Amino acid sequence: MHDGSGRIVVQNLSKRFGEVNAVQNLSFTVEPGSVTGFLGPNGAGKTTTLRMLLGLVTPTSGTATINGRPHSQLGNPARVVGSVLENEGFHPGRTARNHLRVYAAAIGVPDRRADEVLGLVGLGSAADRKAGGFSLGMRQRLALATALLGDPQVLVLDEPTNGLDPEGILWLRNFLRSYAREQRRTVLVSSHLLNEVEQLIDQVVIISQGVTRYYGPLEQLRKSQQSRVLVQPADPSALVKALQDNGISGVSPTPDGRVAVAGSSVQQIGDIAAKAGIAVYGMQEEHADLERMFFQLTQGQYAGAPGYPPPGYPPQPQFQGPPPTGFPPQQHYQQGPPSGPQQQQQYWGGPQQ
Ligand SMILES: Nc1ncnc2c1ncn2[C@@H]1O[C@H](COP(=O)(O)OP(=O)(O)OP(=O)(O)O)[C@@H](O)[C@H]1O
Repeated sequence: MHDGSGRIVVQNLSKRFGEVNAVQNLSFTVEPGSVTGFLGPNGAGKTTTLRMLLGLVTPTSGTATINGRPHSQLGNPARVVGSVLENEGFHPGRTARNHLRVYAAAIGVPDRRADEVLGLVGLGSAADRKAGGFSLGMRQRLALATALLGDPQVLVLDEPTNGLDPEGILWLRNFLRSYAREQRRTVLVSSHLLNEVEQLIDQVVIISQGVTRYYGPLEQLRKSQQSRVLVQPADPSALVKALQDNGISGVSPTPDGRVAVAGSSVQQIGDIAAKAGIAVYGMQEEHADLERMFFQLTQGQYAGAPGYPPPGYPPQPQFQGPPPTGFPPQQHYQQGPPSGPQQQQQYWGGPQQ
């Protein structure tokens, strides 16, 4: 039997496909009561991880459990975990209601549950329409309705905002938040775009090239953003030296002749420049946005984004620490050389071994 905790635990999980290290020694925990974002750029290993969690791919090593059990040992898994993976197929000639009734029968829930979940996802009025004529957003809702059939304790959604318009995203946000918070359920949503799920999530797991880069509360990540000051001095190298002589680290010249200073105030920099007799023509304070932080944590996976992020930003040495070991929420940074380039290819379909 499973422990009924609603907890997802991924421990030292790895998956190799031939030469490709799709997932490497990934560890994180997802607790009930909040929505956790599972973020990383294309090809980072998100779908592979979710498929291992759902028993569709066999890990090379490590474990992924729900309620303390691997998916294969959950008994009636649809009652424990509902999932929406990308490219879910529907029989185009089947109505939404009939599609759901087929699944309801398969997992042993009564027919009336089909109408209940259609109501939950706002598709009640489309119950008798054929799924083949549904828009992308409606298909997403129908997929979510299918995942909800077993009234699961845990919801796992792969890129759920794909195809949703802003109103649909708002609806999804409200739905997932109340599902997680009011009913103390576990919700894990993957995305390659932080800004698409930023409003949706409370916790975040960020991976890149199959490795955990950060996990913990999103709020903590927000707080860890540092501002930088861009200074336009008459003599950039003299200013760099003066700042360093005054114990200010995180100083770097930018290609346009300015000096980027992280972690110091405009006044501090101005005072040092004045004391050193260096004329300053302008100073500009910049605040990092979350998206830039996400890029910084995952860079290396993106090829060909010249000049971004700007040099000297954000300051490098702060992302260090022990590899993630568990929860309750604390911020965890892991820095380590990714093991090498990975091919960008996709797979979809049935179980992969
Ligand atoms: N069946 C497979 N055979 C070979 N390589 C695979 C297979 N499945 C995934 N990969 C590789 O594993 C890596 C991770 O892929 P995965 O689909 O898990 O990433 P992702 O983070 O979900 O990406 P996306 O955001 O584009 O969906 C990629 O390099 C991918 O090419």
